[in-house]
Amino acid sequence: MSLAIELRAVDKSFGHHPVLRQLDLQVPERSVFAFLGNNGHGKSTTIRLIAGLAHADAGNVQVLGRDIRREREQALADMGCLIEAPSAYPNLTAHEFLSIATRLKRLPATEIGRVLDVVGLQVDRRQRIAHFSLGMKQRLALAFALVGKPRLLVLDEPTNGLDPDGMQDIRRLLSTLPERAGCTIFFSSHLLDEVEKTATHMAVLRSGSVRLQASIRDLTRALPSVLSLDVDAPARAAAVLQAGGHAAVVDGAGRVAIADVTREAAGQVHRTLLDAGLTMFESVHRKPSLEQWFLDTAGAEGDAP
Ligand SMILES: Nc1ncnc2c1ncn2[C@@H]1O[C@H](COP(=O)(O)OP(=O)(O)OP(=O)(O)O)[C@@H](O)[C@H]1O
Repeated sequence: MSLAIELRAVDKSFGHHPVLRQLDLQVPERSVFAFLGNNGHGKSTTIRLIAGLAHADAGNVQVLGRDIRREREQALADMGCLIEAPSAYPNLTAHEFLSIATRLKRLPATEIGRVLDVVGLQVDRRQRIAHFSLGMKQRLALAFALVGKPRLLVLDEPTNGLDPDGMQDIRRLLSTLPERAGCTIFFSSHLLDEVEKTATHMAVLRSGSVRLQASIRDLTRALPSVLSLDVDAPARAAAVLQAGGHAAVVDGAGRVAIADVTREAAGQVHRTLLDAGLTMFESVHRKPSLEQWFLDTAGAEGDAP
């Protein structure tokens, strides 16, 4: 697996205040990688190190196979960044604004049309930015970062300040960018729910270190499933199942819940209940959302995203 970003044992302090400690991060190429953490835990600092805007005190930061300290110019040539809140000149049209980027990068004007297409702003290209919604401004900022076909896009909280529609819009766009624009997306967020809907991979940052790093698919697969049963006599049903060796409990909703049940075991549970003469109204085999799982486990430590 080739990596778009790799951080190894990175330390960063401000004065006597350590912010990042032995931070390790591996971002696969062509992933939509969410960097998750509560405010103040070091997301922006990490992003600034990746963009070469600050340097680590110790450890190694590689971006697109290059040491960001020694080969910053070359790494940045293949990277688009959206780090501060986007500021576009309100009196310009989208097309005029993007022409700043194409001129700076000495690219033909056809590049403007390409990035407008990618972010879905083609029909609004002659509108003044002052008339854009926040979501449209954010899409325009993404278009600006996409000029020149970067292999990596680094975004600090790209949905911050957007309304739910704007958020959904940007999430949808981000999740399709690896395919449509051929790049890796690395974005920070403090919303686990957002990550589940958008990303292919995630890392959880807590107190300056990465606490968990995985593909969303692996994480979702590994989530413990629960069989939830609606029966006429929950307490008796739980007792019958416990006698049969199942870890059944009556949950807060008056349903019988059994953790970590395979498909085969679920069949056995149903038979046991019917054989005991109980009536079953509903049986649901479900996994918690990533957010729920995090709140139930890591979140119990008090600082879940
Ligand atoms: N230039 C700086 N000088 C001093 N302290 C800083 C500097 N930049 C960040 N910090 C401190 O480092 C810690 C981490 O900040 P950082 O901005 O990386 O967090 P974050 O996870 O991005 O949170 P937020 O979303 O609130 O910005 C904070 O305590 C912050 O005050």
